[in-house]
Amino acid sequence: MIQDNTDPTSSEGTPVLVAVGEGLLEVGMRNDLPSGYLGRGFGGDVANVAVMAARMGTRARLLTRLGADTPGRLLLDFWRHAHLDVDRITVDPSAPTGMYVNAVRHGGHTFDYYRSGSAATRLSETDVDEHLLDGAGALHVSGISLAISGSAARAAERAAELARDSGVMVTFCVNHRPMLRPDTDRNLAFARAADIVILSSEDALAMLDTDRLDRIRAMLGEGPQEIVLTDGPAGAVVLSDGEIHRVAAPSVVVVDTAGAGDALAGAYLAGRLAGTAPPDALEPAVIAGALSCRWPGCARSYPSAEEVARVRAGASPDVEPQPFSSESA
Ligand SMILES: O=C(O)C(=O)C[C@H](O)[C@H](O)COP(=O)(O)O
Repeated sequence: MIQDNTDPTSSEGTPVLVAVGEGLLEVGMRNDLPSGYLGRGFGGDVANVAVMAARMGTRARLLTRLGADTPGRLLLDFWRHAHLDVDRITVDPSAPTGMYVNAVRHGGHTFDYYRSGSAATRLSETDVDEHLLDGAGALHVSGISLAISGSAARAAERAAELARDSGVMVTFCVNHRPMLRPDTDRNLAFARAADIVILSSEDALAMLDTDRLDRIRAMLGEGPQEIVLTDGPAGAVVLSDGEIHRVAAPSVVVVDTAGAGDALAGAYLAGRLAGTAPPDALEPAVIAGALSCRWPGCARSYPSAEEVARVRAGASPDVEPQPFSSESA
Protein backbone atom coordinates (compact mmCIF):
# COMPACT_ATOMS: atom_id res chain seq x y z
CA MET A 1 0.00 0.00 0.00
CA ILE A 2 1.09 3.53 -0.72
CA GLN A 3 1.94 5.73 2.21
CA ASP A 4 1.25 9.39 1.85
CA ASN A 5 1.01 12.40 4.08
CA THR A 6 -0.60 14.98 1.82
CA ASP A 7 -3.97 15.10 3.63
CA PRO A 8 -5.25 18.66 3.51
CA THR A 9 -4.89 19.78 7.11
CA SER A 10 -7.47 22.55 6.67
CA SER A 11 -10.29 20.00 6.80
CA GLU A 12 -8.80 17.74 9.47
CA GLY A 13 -11.47 16.29 11.72
CA THR A 14 -14.25 16.58 9.12
CA PRO A 15 -15.88 13.35 7.96
CA VAL A 16 -14.12 11.51 5.17
CA LEU A 17 -15.71 10.47 1.88
CA VAL A 18 -14.42 6.98 1.05
CA ALA A 19 -14.78 6.04 -2.62
CA VAL A 20 -14.37 2.49 -3.97
CA GLY A 21 -13.83 1.74 -7.65
CA GLU A 22 -11.69 2.38 -10.68
CA GLY A 23 -9.53 5.31 -11.75
CA LEU A 24 -8.75 5.62 -15.45
CA LEU A 25 -6.15 7.60 -17.33
CA GLU A 26 -7.91 9.72 -19.93
CA VAL A 27 -6.48 10.21 -23.39
CA GLY A 28 -8.23 13.35 -24.60
CA MET A 29 -8.82 14.15 -28.27
CA ARG A 30 -10.31 17.37 -29.60
CA ASN A 31 -11.81 16.75 -33.02
CA ASP A 32 -13.37 20.21 -32.95
CA LEU A 33 -10.04 22.06 -33.23
CA PRO A 34 -8.36 22.46 -36.62
CA SER A 35 -4.99 21.74 -35.04
CA GLY A 36 -6.26 18.57 -33.44
CA TYR A 37 -5.31 17.97 -29.82
CA LEU A 38 -4.15 15.08 -27.73
CA GLY A 39 -3.87 15.58 -24.03
CA ARG A 40 -3.85 13.58 -20.87
CA GLY A 41 -6.63 13.76 -18.38
CA PHE A 42 -7.82 11.87 -15.33
CA GLY A 43 -11.07 10.01 -14.90
CA GLY A 44 -12.84 7.06 -13.44
CA ASP A 45 -16.18 7.99 -11.96
CA VAL A 46 -15.66 7.44 -8.22
CA ALA A 47 -12.18 8.97 -8.41
CA ASN A 48 -13.76 12.02 -10.05
CA VAL A 49 -16.31 12.24 -7.25
CA ALA A 50 -13.51 12.07 -4.68
CA VAL A 51 -11.51 14.79 -6.49
CA MET A 52 -14.52 17.13 -6.69
CA ALA A 53 -15.38 16.54 -3.03
CA ALA A 54 -11.76 17.37 -2.13
CA ARG A 55 -11.95 20.52 -4.29
CA MET A 56 -14.89 21.55 -2.08
CA GLY A 57 -12.83 20.99 1.07
CA THR A 58 -13.89 17.47 2.03
CA ARG A 59 -11.35 14.84 3.02
CA ALA A 60 -11.63 12.06 0.45
CA ARG A 61 -10.03 8.61 0.38
CA LEU A 62 -9.91 6.31 -2.64
CA LEU A 63 -9.77 2.52 -2.51
CA THR A 64 -8.51 1.16 -5.80
CA ARG A 65 -5.72 -0.70 -7.53
CA LEU A 66 -3.36 0.71 -10.12
CA GLY A 67 -0.87 -1.03 -12.38
CA ALA A 68 2.87 -0.50 -11.92
CA ASP A 69 2.97 1.58 -15.08
CA THR A 70 3.09 5.18 -16.32
CA PRO A 71 -0.72 5.67 -16.39
CA GLY A 72 -0.84 4.47 -12.79
CA ARG A 73 1.96 6.83 -11.72
CA LEU A 74 0.30 9.77 -13.47
CA LEU A 75 -3.04 9.06 -11.81
CA LEU A 76 -1.44 8.71 -8.40
CA ASP A 77 0.46 11.96 -8.88
CA PHE A 78 -2.72 13.76 -9.92
CA TRP A 79 -4.75 12.41 -7.00
CA ARG A 80 -2.03 13.40 -4.53
CA HIS A 81 -2.02 16.83 -6.07
CA ALA A 82 -5.80 16.93 -5.66
CA HIS A 83 -5.28 16.11 -1.93
CA LEU A 84 -6.89 12.69 -1.97
CA ASP A 85 -5.89 10.28 0.77
CA VAL A 86 -4.12 7.61 -1.31
CA ASP A 87 -3.10 5.31 1.55
CA ARG A 88 -5.59 2.65 0.43
CA ILE A 89 -4.39 2.50 -3.15
CA THR A 90 -2.47 -0.64 -4.03
CA VAL A 91 -0.03 -0.88 -6.91
CA ASP A 92 -0.60 -4.27 -8.47
CA PRO A 93 2.21 -5.21 -10.88
CA SER A 94 0.18 -8.10 -12.31
CA ALA A 95 -2.23 -5.94 -14.34
CA PRO A 96 -2.26 -2.61 -16.20
CA THR A 97 -3.99 0.62 -15.25
CA GLY A 98 -7.22 1.15 -17.20
CA MET A 99 -7.53 3.95 -19.74
CA TYR A 100 -10.09 5.52 -22.02
CA VAL A 101 -10.03 7.74 -25.05
CA ASN A 102 -12.33 10.74 -24.71
CA ALA A 103 -12.97 12.08 -28.21
CA VAL A 104 -14.55 15.53 -27.91
CA ARG A 105 -16.46 16.97 -30.84
CA HIS A 106 -18.34 20.25 -30.39
CA GLY A 107 -19.40 19.67 -26.80
CA GLY A 108 -20.31 16.01 -27.28
CA HIS A 109 -17.92 13.15 -26.63
CA THR A 110 -17.43 9.44 -27.08
CA PHE A 111 -15.47 7.15 -24.78
CA ASP A 112 -13.45 4.13 -25.97
CA TYR A 113 -12.33 2.00 -23.05
CA TYR A 114 -9.13 0.01 -22.54
CA ARG A 115 -9.95 -1.34 -19.11
CA SER A 116 -10.71 -5.03 -19.36
CA GLY A 117 -8.47 -6.96 -16.96
CA SER A 118 -7.23 -3.70 -15.42
CA ALA A 119 -5.64 -3.60 -11.98
CA ALA A 120 -8.86 -2.17 -10.53
CA THR A 121 -10.80 -5.23 -11.69
CA ARG A 122 -8.64 -7.16 -9.21
CA LEU A 123 -10.04 -5.27 -6.26
CA SER A 124 -11.40 -7.85 -3.87
CA GLU A 125 -12.73 -8.28 -0.35
CA THR A 126 -9.13 -8.64 0.83
CA ASP A 127 -8.74 -4.90 0.13
CA VAL A 128 -11.53 -4.10 2.58
CA ASP A 129 -11.03 -3.98 6.34
CA GLU A 130 -12.49 -1.90 9.15
CA HIS A 131 -9.73 0.74 8.82
CA LEU A 132 -11.00 1.60 5.35
CA LEU A 133 -13.76 3.57 7.05
CA ASP A 134 -11.62 5.32 9.68
CA GLY A 135 -13.12 8.78 10.11
CA ALA A 136 -15.66 8.12 7.36
CA GLY A 137 -18.91 10.00 6.97
CA ALA A 138 -19.84 8.33 3.69
CA LEU A 139 -18.91 5.34 1.58
CA HIS A 140 -19.30 6.04 -2.12
CA VAL A 141 -19.77 3.33 -4.76
CA SER A 142 -21.03 3.40 -8.34
CA GLY A 143 -22.62 1.05 -10.81
CA ILE A 144 -19.21 1.01 -12.52
CA SER A 145 -17.53 -0.20 -9.29
CA LEU A 146 -20.07 -3.04 -9.29
CA ALA A 147 -19.69 -3.81 -13.02
CA ILE A 148 -15.92 -3.96 -13.60
CA SER A 149 -15.57 -7.45 -12.06
CA GLY A 150 -17.23 -9.82 -9.62
CA SER A 151 -14.44 -9.42 -7.08
CA ALA A 152 -14.61 -5.60 -7.25
CA ALA A 153 -18.38 -5.78 -6.78
CA ARG A 154 -17.95 -7.99 -3.73
CA ALA A 155 -15.35 -5.55 -2.35
CA ALA A 156 -17.81 -2.67 -2.74
CA GLU A 157 -20.63 -4.70 -1.20
CA ARG A 158 -18.43 -5.73 1.75
CA ALA A 159 -17.45 -2.09 2.27
CA ALA A 160 -21.16 -1.17 2.26
CA GLU A 161 -21.88 -3.84 4.90
CA LEU A 162 -19.12 -2.43 7.08
CA ALA A 163 -20.46 1.09 6.52
CA ARG A 164 -23.95 0.08 7.61
CA ASP A 165 -22.59 -1.76 10.67
CA SER A 166 -20.74 1.37 11.72
CA GLY A 167 -23.46 3.90 10.92
CA VAL A 168 -21.64 5.39 7.93
CA MET A 169 -23.96 6.48 5.12
CA VAL A 170 -23.73 4.73 1.78
CA THR A 171 -23.98 6.78 -1.40
CA PHE A 172 -24.46 5.37 -4.87
CA CYS A 173 -24.15 6.80 -8.37
CA VAL A 174 -25.89 4.53 -10.87
CA ASN A 175 -23.62 5.49 -13.84
CA HIS A 176 -25.04 2.91 -16.20
CA ARG A 177 -22.40 1.80 -18.73
CA PRO A 178 -23.90 -0.69 -21.23
CA MET A 179 -20.43 -1.73 -22.44
CA LEU A 180 -19.67 -3.11 -18.99
CA ARG A 181 -22.87 -5.20 -19.11
CA PRO A 182 -23.99 -4.12 -15.63
CA ASP A 183 -26.05 -6.53 -13.57
CA THR A 184 -29.27 -4.55 -13.17
CA ASP A 185 -30.53 -6.64 -10.24
CA ARG A 186 -27.27 -6.13 -8.37
CA ASN A 187 -27.32 -2.37 -9.04
CA LEU A 188 -30.94 -2.11 -7.99
CA ALA A 189 -30.29 -4.01 -4.76
CA PHE A 190 -27.35 -1.72 -3.99
CA ALA A 191 -29.38 1.39 -4.79
CA ARG A 192 -32.31 0.29 -2.63
CA ALA A 193 -30.03 -0.17 0.36
CA ALA A 194 -28.12 3.10 -0.15
CA ASP A 195 -28.83 6.32 1.76
CA ILE A 196 -28.29 8.67 -1.19
CA VAL A 197 -28.80 7.65 -4.82
CA ILE A 198 -27.63 9.91 -7.64
CA LEU A 199 -28.62 9.14 -11.21
CA SER A 200 -29.07 10.82 -14.58
CA SER A 201 -32.25 10.57 -16.60
CA GLU A 202 -30.44 8.10 -18.92
CA ASP A 203 -29.36 5.98 -15.94
CA ALA A 204 -32.93 5.96 -14.67
CA LEU A 205 -34.31 4.86 -18.02
CA ALA A 206 -31.69 2.12 -18.31
CA MET A 207 -32.04 0.75 -14.78
CA LEU A 208 -35.68 1.46 -13.98
CA ASP A 209 -37.30 2.02 -17.36
CA THR A 210 -38.57 5.43 -16.29
CA ASP A 211 -37.15 8.89 -15.70
CA ARG A 212 -40.13 10.10 -13.68
CA LEU A 213 -39.13 10.95 -10.16
CA ASP A 214 -42.28 9.54 -8.53
CA ARG A 215 -41.75 6.21 -10.28
CA ILE A 216 -38.04 6.20 -9.46
CA ARG A 217 -38.94 6.78 -5.79
CA ALA A 218 -41.45 3.92 -5.88
CA MET A 219 -38.98 1.54 -7.52
CA LEU A 220 -36.13 2.37 -5.14
CA GLY A 221 -38.39 1.85 -2.12
CA GLU A 222 -38.04 3.58 1.22
CA GLY A 223 -34.32 2.83 1.68
CA PRO A 224 -32.71 5.91 0.12
CA GLN A 225 -33.44 9.10 2.06
CA GLU A 226 -32.38 11.20 -0.89
CA ILE A 227 -32.57 10.77 -4.63
CA VAL A 228 -30.75 13.22 -6.89
CA LEU A 229 -31.85 13.10 -10.53
CA THR A 230 -29.63 14.99 -12.95
CA ASP A 231 -30.78 16.28 -16.29
CA GLY A 232 -27.77 17.67 -18.15
CA PRO A 233 -27.99 21.39 -18.98
CA ALA A 234 -31.42 21.59 -17.32
CA GLY A 235 -29.84 21.07 -13.89
CA ALA A 236 -30.97 18.58 -11.28
CA VAL A 237 -33.65 17.80 -8.77
CA VAL A 238 -33.41 16.32 -5.30
CA LEU A 239 -36.16 14.41 -3.56
CA SER A 240 -35.78 14.25 0.20
CA ASP A 241 -38.26 14.11 3.07
CA GLY A 242 -41.04 13.89 0.49
CA GLU A 243 -40.10 17.30 -0.95
CA ILE A 244 -38.77 18.07 -4.38
CA HIS A 245 -36.25 20.86 -5.01
CA ARG A 246 -35.14 21.81 -8.50
CA VAL A 247 -31.97 23.68 -9.33
CA ALA A 248 -31.36 25.08 -12.82
CA ALA A 249 -27.82 25.01 -14.18
CA PRO A 250 -26.07 28.26 -15.08
CA SER A 251 -25.40 28.46 -18.78
CA VAL A 252 -21.75 28.07 -19.76
CA VAL A 253 -19.89 27.77 -23.04
CA VAL A 254 -19.67 24.00 -23.19
CA VAL A 255 -16.42 22.46 -24.36
CA ASP A 256 -16.89 18.95 -22.95
CA THR A 257 -19.52 17.52 -20.63
CA ALA A 258 -17.41 14.47 -19.67
CA GLY A 259 -17.26 14.13 -15.90
CA ALA A 260 -19.96 16.72 -15.23
CA GLY A 261 -22.20 14.20 -13.47
CA ASP A 262 -19.33 13.17 -11.21
CA ALA A 263 -18.52 16.81 -10.44
CA LEU A 264 -22.14 17.36 -9.43
CA ALA A 265 -22.11 14.23 -7.27
CA GLY A 266 -18.80 15.09 -5.59
CA ALA A 267 -19.87 18.63 -4.73
CA TYR A 268 -23.28 17.44 -3.53
CA LEU A 269 -21.77 14.83 -1.23
CA ALA A 270 -19.24 17.37 0.05
CA GLY A 271 -22.14 19.59 1.03
CA ARG A 272 -24.07 16.79 2.69
CA LEU A 273 -21.00 15.67 4.63
CA ALA A 274 -20.56 19.24 5.85
CA GLY A 275 -24.13 19.11 7.19
CA THR A 276 -25.73 21.24 4.47
CA ALA A 277 -29.39 20.43 3.80
CA PRO A 278 -30.17 18.71 0.45
CA PRO A 279 -31.60 21.75 -1.42
CA ASP A 280 -28.67 23.94 -0.35
CA ALA A 281 -26.16 21.23 -1.19
CA LEU A 282 -27.64 20.82 -4.66
CA GLU A 283 -27.17 24.45 -5.71
CA PRO A 284 -23.32 24.53 -5.62
CA ALA A 285 -23.31 20.97 -6.95
CA VAL A 286 -25.20 21.96 -10.09
CA ILE A 287 -22.85 24.92 -10.53
CA ALA A 288 -19.80 22.65 -10.13
CA GLY A 289 -21.19 20.29 -12.78
CA ALA A 290 -21.80 23.17 -15.19
CA LEU A 291 -18.38 24.76 -14.61
CA SER A 292 -16.68 21.43 -15.27
CA CYS A 293 -17.95 21.60 -18.88
CA ARG A 294 -15.73 24.60 -19.70
CA TRP A 295 -12.60 22.52 -20.22
CA PRO A 296 -12.03 19.19 -21.99
CA GLY A 297 -11.89 16.02 -19.97
CA CYS A 298 -12.93 14.93 -16.53
CA ALA A 299 -11.26 15.78 -13.24
CA ARG A 300 -8.81 18.43 -14.49
CA SER A 301 -11.77 20.58 -15.42
CA TYR A 302 -13.22 20.68 -11.92
CA PRO A 303 -13.65 24.14 -10.41
CA SER A 304 -12.42 25.19 -7.00
CA ALA A 305 -14.79 25.83 -4.10
CA GLU A 306 -14.02 29.55 -4.51
CA GLU A 307 -15.06 29.57 -8.17
CA VAL A 308 -18.27 27.75 -7.32
CA ALA A 309 -18.98 30.28 -4.58
CA ARG A 310 -18.28 33.22 -6.90
CA VAL A 311 -20.69 31.93 -9.53
CA ARG A 312 -23.26 31.22 -6.86
CA ALA A 313 -22.93 34.83 -5.78
CA GLY A 314 -23.65 35.98 -9.35
CA ALA A 315 -20.26 36.12 -11.10
CA SER A 316 -20.07 35.09 -14.75
CA PRO A 317 -19.23 31.39 -15.11
CA ASP A 318 -17.09 31.92 -18.18
CA VAL A 319 -14.29 34.07 -16.85
CA GLU A 320 -10.93 32.53 -17.72
CA PRO A 321 -11.61 28.85 -17.16
CA GLN A 322 -8.37 27.04 -16.38
CA PRO A 323 -7.66 23.37 -15.83
CA PHE A 324 -6.48 22.73 -12.32
CA SER A 325 -3.29 20.86 -11.46
CA SER A 326 -1.92 21.42 -14.95
CA GLU A 327 1.56 21.16 -13.50
CA SER A 328 0.97 17.50 -12.71
CA ALA A 329 -0.72 16.74 -16.02
O1 LIG B 1 -17.11 5.79 -18.03
C1 LIG B 1 -16.37 5.40 -17.13
O2 LIG B 1 -16.33 4.23 -16.77
C2 LIG B 1 -15.50 6.34 -16.46
O3 LIG B 1 -15.27 6.19 -15.30
C3 LIG B 1 -14.96 7.46 -17.30
C4 LIG B 1 -15.32 8.85 -16.84
O4 LIG B 1 -14.30 9.33 -16.01
C5 LIG B 1 -16.66 8.99 -16.16
O5 LIG B 1 -17.50 8.02 -16.63
C6 LIG B 1 -17.31 10.32 -16.45
O6 LIG B 1 -18.61 10.29 -15.94
P1 LIG B 1 -19.77 11.35 -16.20
O7 LIG B 1 -19.73 12.33 -15.09
O8 LIG B 1 -21.00 10.51 -16.18
O9 LIG B 1 -19.49 11.98 -17.54
